[in-house]
Amino acid sequence: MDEALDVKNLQKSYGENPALKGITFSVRPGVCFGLLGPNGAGKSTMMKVLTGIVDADGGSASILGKEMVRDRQAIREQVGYVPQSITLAEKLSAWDNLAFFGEMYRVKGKRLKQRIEEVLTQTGLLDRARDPVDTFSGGMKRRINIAAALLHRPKLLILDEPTVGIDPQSRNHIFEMIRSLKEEGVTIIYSTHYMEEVEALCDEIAIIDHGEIIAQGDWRELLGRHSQPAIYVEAEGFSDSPPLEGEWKSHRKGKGWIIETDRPTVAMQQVLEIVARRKVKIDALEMMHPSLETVFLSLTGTQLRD
Ligand SMILES: Nc1ncnc2c1ncn2[C@@H]1O[C@H](COP(=O)(O)OP(=O)(O)OP(=O)(O)O)[C@@H](O)[C@H]1O
Repeated sequence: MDEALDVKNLQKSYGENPALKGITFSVRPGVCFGLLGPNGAGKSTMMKVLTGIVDADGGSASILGKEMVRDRQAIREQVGYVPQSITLAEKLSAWDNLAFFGEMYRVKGKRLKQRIEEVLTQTGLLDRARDPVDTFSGGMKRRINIAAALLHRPKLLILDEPTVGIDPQSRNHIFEMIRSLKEEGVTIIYSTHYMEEVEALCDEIAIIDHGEIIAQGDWRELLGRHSQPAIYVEAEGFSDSPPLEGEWKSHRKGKGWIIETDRPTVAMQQVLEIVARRKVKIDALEMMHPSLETVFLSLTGTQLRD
């Protein structure tokens, strides 16, 4: 089968501000594809363009073999989209909200009833079906939003930062749902700024920053290719400048510094000597294991998040 998603040179600006600067990537059917990037990178804009909520200024995309603009209605029938903001009628029950979304997706009658029961079971909220949504936690509301996007059995599910601001129980539930949808063969596009989520869920990723894709592929390969070993140090008296200077490359992280090095033990030893000489307190000194955070740091010189 062709790619589930094939995006070519996609561009979108808001006035003078370019949000997507010619994005190209493709996604194979049946994978969970992570779109990883910091706030403002362009992830939501990308998803809105793919789902037809905003129009692109240039470029093209083929979604499940159909052309993004020309075949919009056919695409809508096969794609589920979970936006970042929760869009539910608070006074209505979970069931009634889903019935409303079902109509939108043209699921009707007996089939709608059956699908509502199924998606409520999938999201673990069947026992709350008749409760008004305003009695739900943020995480439960988010699960209903995901349930709504599944009513028409999409082949491609697009989720925009679905775990932001929700409780750990709902987060785990969402993870389990995504894993079982993937097992059923649904292709998933998952945007996040949490690298741990990408590592837990995704097969392949694209790292997006300032409207551009700066790396893509299997994330384990990216770790091998771009991750620079580093140490983290936090000590008194180093708020303005890093403990090691000169040949050492350092970046601020929280209250401390990340020092990139191929010789972590040598760097640690030197830090300890400096700290001992200055007689200051050391709060943290540790090796940083290769992660997508260090990949991002090595590619952009900045951190994914503080
Ligand atoms: N409706 C809009 N009008 C003007 N500028 C916008 C609009 N939506 C997004 N932008 C700008 O486009 C850029 C990309 O934003 P976008 O929301 O796509 O990023 P993101 O990676 O999804 O980040 P976040 O997680 O914060 O939503 C940002 O500079 C943002 O300020």
